[in-house]
Amino acid sequence: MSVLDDIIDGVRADLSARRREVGDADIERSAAAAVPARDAFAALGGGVVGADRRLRLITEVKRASPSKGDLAAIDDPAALAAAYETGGAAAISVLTEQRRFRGSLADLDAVRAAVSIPVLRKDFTVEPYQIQEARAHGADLVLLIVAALDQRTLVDFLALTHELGMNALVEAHTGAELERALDAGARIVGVNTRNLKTLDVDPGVFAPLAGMIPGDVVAVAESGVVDADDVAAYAAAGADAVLVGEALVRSSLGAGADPADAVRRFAAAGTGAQTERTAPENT
Ligand SMILES: O=C(O)c1ccccc1NCC(=O)[C@H](O)[C@H](O)COP(=O)(O)O
Repeated sequence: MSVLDDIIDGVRADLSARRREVGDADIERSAAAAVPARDAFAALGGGVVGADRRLRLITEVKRASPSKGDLAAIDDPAALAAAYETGGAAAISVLTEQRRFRGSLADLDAVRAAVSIPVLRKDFTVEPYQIQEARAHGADLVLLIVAALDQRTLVDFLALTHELGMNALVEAHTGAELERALDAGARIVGVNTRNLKTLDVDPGVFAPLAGMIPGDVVAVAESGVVDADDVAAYAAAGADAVLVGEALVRSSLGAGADPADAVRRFAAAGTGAQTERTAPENT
C-alpha cells in the first residue's frame, strides 16, 4: 500500500465519523448558505499576461507531515495566516487532514475568519461531501489529486466545485496525470514535485510539465521550496504561483520570527525571475 493509499484510508474513516454528526442534507444546506467564494483564479494571476504578471504565493498552514513528522506547533493558525497575508500571500492553504498533518476544519474556520484572500482547503478529496463541507466552512478552493481519483470522478468533482462557485487546484505529478487534469477542464493546475506514493521530492519535475500547461491555465509549483532561490527557479520555469509549506512554517518559529517578511522575500525573488509559458491556450 502506498503512503497516499494509507492516508486516504484514514481520511475515509474520519469522514464517516463527521458524516454521522452532520448529514449530507445539512452540509449541503450550510454550503448553500455560506458567503460566496472568492475568485481564486484571479487571485492566482489567471488571465494576467505580459508586464502585469507577478509571481503569487500560496502559503500553507502545515503543522506536521508524513515525510517530516512535526514541523511547527502553530497554536494560532489565524495569526499565522494573517501574517502571511500581510507579507503579500495570494492565498492560504489549510491542511485539514487530522492523522498525518494534524490539521482540522477548526483551522480552516479560524483562517477563513482572519484573512480576506482566498483559502484552499487542502485535503484528500474522495467524496463529494468533502467539497460541500469545504464550502460550508468558507473555502474558496479545494484540492483534487489526480492520482487519487478516476477520470469520471475527477470530472464530476470539478463540476461540483464550480457549481458551488469555488475553484479547484487539480494536482498532478506526472505527464499522464497532467493530461488528465487538463482533459477534465482544470483551470488551476498544481504540479506537486513530491511523489505522494513514495514522498520523494524532485523540484526538477516541474519544468517539463509546466511546458505542457496552456497560458490560460494557472500553473502552480508545489513542494520542495527551502529558500527564495527555489521560488525563483519555479518562477523561471513558468510558474504563475508557488505553494510553500514547510519553509514558511519553520520561519514562524523562535524569537524574532517574521513569517510576513519571509513571504515578502519569497514573492520578490519569484517575481523578478518569472517567465511566460508558451504552450497553446486551451480550446
Ligand atoms: O508533505 C508531505 O509529506 C506529504 C505527504 C503525502 C501527501 C502530501 C504531502 N504534502 C502535501 C503537500 O503537497 C505539501 O504540503 C505542499 O505542497 C507544501 O510542501 P512543502 O513546501 O514541501 O512543505
